[in-house]
Amino acid sequence: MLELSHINAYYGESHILRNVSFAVSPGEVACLMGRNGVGKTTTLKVITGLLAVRSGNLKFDGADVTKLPTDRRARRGLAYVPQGREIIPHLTVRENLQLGFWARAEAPGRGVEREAFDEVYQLFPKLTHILHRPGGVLSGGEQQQLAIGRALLSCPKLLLLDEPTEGIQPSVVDQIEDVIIQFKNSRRFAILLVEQGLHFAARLAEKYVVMAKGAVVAYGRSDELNADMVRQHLTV
Ligand SMILES: Nc1ncnc2c1ncn2[C@@H]1O[C@H](COP(=O)(O)OP(=O)(O)OP(=O)(O)O)[C@@H](O)[C@H]1O
Repeated sequence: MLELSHINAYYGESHILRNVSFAVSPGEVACLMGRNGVGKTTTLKVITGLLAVRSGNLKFDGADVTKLPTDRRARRGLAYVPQGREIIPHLTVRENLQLGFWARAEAPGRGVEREAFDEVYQLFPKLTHILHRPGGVLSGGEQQQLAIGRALLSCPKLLLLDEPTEGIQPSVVDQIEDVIIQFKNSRRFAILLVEQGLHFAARLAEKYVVMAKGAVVAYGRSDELNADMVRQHLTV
């Protein structure tokens, strides 16, 4: 589904990603981990095309997308929920969700829209009470639910989630975890999740990728995460 091979990326002359390689299979949940500033968000930006690579190769859904612009990657089924959530503040909750639906690769058949929105409302019932509120006034937890709902409406093949539980109250954290578990069980799309907490990765992900100083330092199945590696590279 997604394959990064020997990716090197820079901000100006600062060499940030160093020879990053890893893969995510269809329907798989993978967790990208590491301490602050190691390059996790930069990796997601490279995958979405927001940051160009200096060298290396990126494949998505069987095609080489290394040079494809961000909007074309989105149309192919790449959905991104960034750390700042990027809700459009002056659009209502309903309108923000609509943007996700319009980003679909194929024109959906009749009846699909209603069904797709109902699914989001079932996952995040809170949204149904605030559909006409401007996105900019929502709490962090509401914005995160909206951002995930919007991404789901785009019918992704791969969902990128950047620290979806950061700065959110515990009850909403639980709800977001439950939703990710439901996504995982449905196997409708793959998920690449950035999380610093070990608990999240161990509980939700099948695969882990640990980064340090812009490079991948450990990569494997989550049930094989070992204590030494965790102590060395992660905040527990
Ligand atoms: N726009 C930018 N211009 C220059 N340097 C940047 C920019 N964005 C990030 N960096 C630097 O790139 C490095 C990697 O940052 P990145 O945001 O990818 O880390 P991260 O692992 O996602 O960290 P965090 O967990 O804090 O979000 C850091 O040293 C950061 O200071």
